[in-house]
Amino acid sequence: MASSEEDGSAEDKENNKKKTKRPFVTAWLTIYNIAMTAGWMVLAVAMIRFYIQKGTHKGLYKSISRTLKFFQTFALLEIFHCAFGMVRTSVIVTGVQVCSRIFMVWFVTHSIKQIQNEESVVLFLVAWTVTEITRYSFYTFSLLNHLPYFIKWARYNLFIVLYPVGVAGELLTIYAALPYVRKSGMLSVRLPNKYNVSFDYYICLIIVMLSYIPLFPQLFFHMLRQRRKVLHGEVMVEKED
Ligand SMILES: CCCCCCCCCCCCC/C=C/C(=O)SCCNC(=O)CCNC(=O)[C@H](O)C(C)(C)COP(=O)(O)OP(=O)(O)OC[C@H]1O[C@@H](n2cnc3c(N)ncnc32)[C@H](O)[C@@H]1OP(=O)(O)O
Repeated sequence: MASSEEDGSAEDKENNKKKTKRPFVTAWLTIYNIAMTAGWMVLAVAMIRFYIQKGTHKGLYKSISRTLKFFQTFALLEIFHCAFGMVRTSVIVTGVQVCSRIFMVWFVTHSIKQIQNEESVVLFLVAWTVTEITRYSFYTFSLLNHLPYFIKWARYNLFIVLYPVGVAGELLTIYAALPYVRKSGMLSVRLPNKYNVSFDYYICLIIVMLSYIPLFPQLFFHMLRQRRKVLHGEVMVEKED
């Protein structure tokens, strides 16, 4: 059984390992997170300005879609960040999170134009934007070792509301798209064909909606665990003092 000093040194080693990233990794992640914070802030300002000028959400998605597609697609890099050990995050959790966003942006709102003005699109856009500004600024300030408490608080508390709101917006948007997909048969392959393969995008959307049932709780409880680790861990240190 190791002594408390050895335990202490092992704990110190773990903390040091956690804190010390390779310099070029820190530099890249800092640049990446600053760029993503700025991108989502540009999106937030554009949405606010659109609504102030037009007084309606009709046309909002079209006005910000290029910025949204760029920065949400750029987030695919985060799967590589995990896979190459640049950050301490589960590849699976990040993969599900990023893929769900990419699916919504490219295979729902970009592909099915009829639903772009649904109120549910605004619901998930607002949830995503507030979340990502908070998340990327949290990572930025963490890397710079100057993390304001309100950003840490926001990072590990806002998701409790924003996750359900965003998921509701996504599911309502997919549900609104179903009639258009069924009528048009878009992105589907019917039999008979030379490959003898069929694909029904309408069924695919229903399967994706059902997949939220097992997958969303995994993400939400992951965030609750991160919240307990980061906030509860801080409280534990204060009690010991
Ligand atoms: C083919 C079809 C696919 C369809 C799939 C459908 C599935 C549908 C089910 C899922 C539905 C989800 C829908 C999503 C909706 C929304 O997002 S609504 C808006 C609200 N959302 C959120 O609040 C979630 C935001 N996302 C995240 O927080 C992350 O993506 C996460 C992966 C879910 C959790 O992040 P994670 O990194 O695991 O936690 P943290 O505590 O923040 O970080 C852990 C450590 O990793 C470090 N780190 C991570 N990234 C970076 C980075 N870019 N730069 C620097 N550091 C990073 C972080 O600092 C932590 O480090 P340590 O302190 O050392 O632990």
